[in-house]
Amino acid sequence: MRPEGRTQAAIEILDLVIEAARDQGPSADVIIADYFRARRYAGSKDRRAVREIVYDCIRVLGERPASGRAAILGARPDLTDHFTGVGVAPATLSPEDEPAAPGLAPAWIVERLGDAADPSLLSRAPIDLRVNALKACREELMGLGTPIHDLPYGLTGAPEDIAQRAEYRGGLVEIQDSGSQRITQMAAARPGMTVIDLCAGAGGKTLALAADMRNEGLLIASDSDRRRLGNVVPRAERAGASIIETRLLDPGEETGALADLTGRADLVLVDAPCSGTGTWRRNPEARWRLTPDRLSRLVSLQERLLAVAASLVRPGGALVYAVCSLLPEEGEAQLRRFSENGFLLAEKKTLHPRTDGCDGFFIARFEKAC
Ligand SMILES: C[S@@+](CC[C@H](N)C(=O)[O-])C[C@H]1O[C@@H](n2cnc3c(N)ncnc32)[C@H](O)[C@@H]1O
Repeated sequence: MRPEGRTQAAIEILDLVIEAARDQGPSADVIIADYFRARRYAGSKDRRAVREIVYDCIRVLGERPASGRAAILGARPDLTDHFTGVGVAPATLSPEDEPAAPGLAPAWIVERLGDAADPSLLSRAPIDLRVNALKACREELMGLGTPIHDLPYGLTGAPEDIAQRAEYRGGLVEIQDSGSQRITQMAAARPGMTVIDLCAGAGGKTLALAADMRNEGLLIASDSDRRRLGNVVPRAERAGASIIETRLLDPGEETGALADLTGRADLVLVDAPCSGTGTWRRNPEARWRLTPDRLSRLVSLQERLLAVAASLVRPGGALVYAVCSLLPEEGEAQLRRFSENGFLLAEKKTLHPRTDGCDGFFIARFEKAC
């Protein structure tokens, strides 16, 4: 592809990303993959170059831009020369072409983030690994990354092709941000426990819990998303985790599906659905998706899931709540509401890319009186 053709491809992809962000459609990664699947003539260098332009624009522009052209003009003015209208090049500039304004995020989100709003939220994230203690020890795998000093199974700076390596395919390591590893570290699951991972998704943290439990006890992975939960079984097989039982939940009917476990769990992890403001390093277009209305629906859902989780914990047991968000309404405010619930706050932590080198998280551990 000629450089002008690459710029036009980036404009077309950005148009799709902008539309998907407005309508809760697919992620930028999925859109880029689909775009090139339909254009096999584009070589790997073209794909890489176009992807870079697209992500440059997404990272630089805080507010959702009006169009792909506006995005390029605002974030990559060095490409304006390509707007010649010749062949595959973008159409020539017109008086209607208004460049999008650079910024960190939509103004209402920046305001709510307060001190947490800074450019590190959009920095490039390293690939972190969690060594699977069911199959390996960290010392054997030092070649894959640098040890993270206070995470006994953590490595950072893994190679880009890690998913193709034998160690990954054989389940010796999982790709997992070090912040996520700190959530299960705070959960402190132990062999023999009954543990519920209420919002297990595709099982990233479930697998870490199984390793901490040394495959002894009962570990329930539940979620309301059938597709995500469907990944847990094959992943568990690869990781050698044999104590996991999956349960698909009906939104609003969670308690019924878990009725046999009421008041019985030693530990319940609520890795709650959230705005994802802590994960912009990996999903920068997520900040174009969030609206005040969506945020308030998420806050209500988190509150409800916390109540479901509370009913499952046995006296003396623990509940760990985590969100990959730095917005106070999903963190401290939830904690204040929940503290009225007969649980005692044992520990809380805010992680920020600026200070902790991981995604942004809020994590709290509660303990139920005996
Ligand atoms: C932050 S993600 C969990 C990520 C997962 N724990 C991991 O480590 O990969 C939040 C999850 O909550 C799930 N969820 C949303 N509503 C739910 C509900 N009513 N009950 C259970 N899970 C729900 C979503 O499907 C999503 O998988």
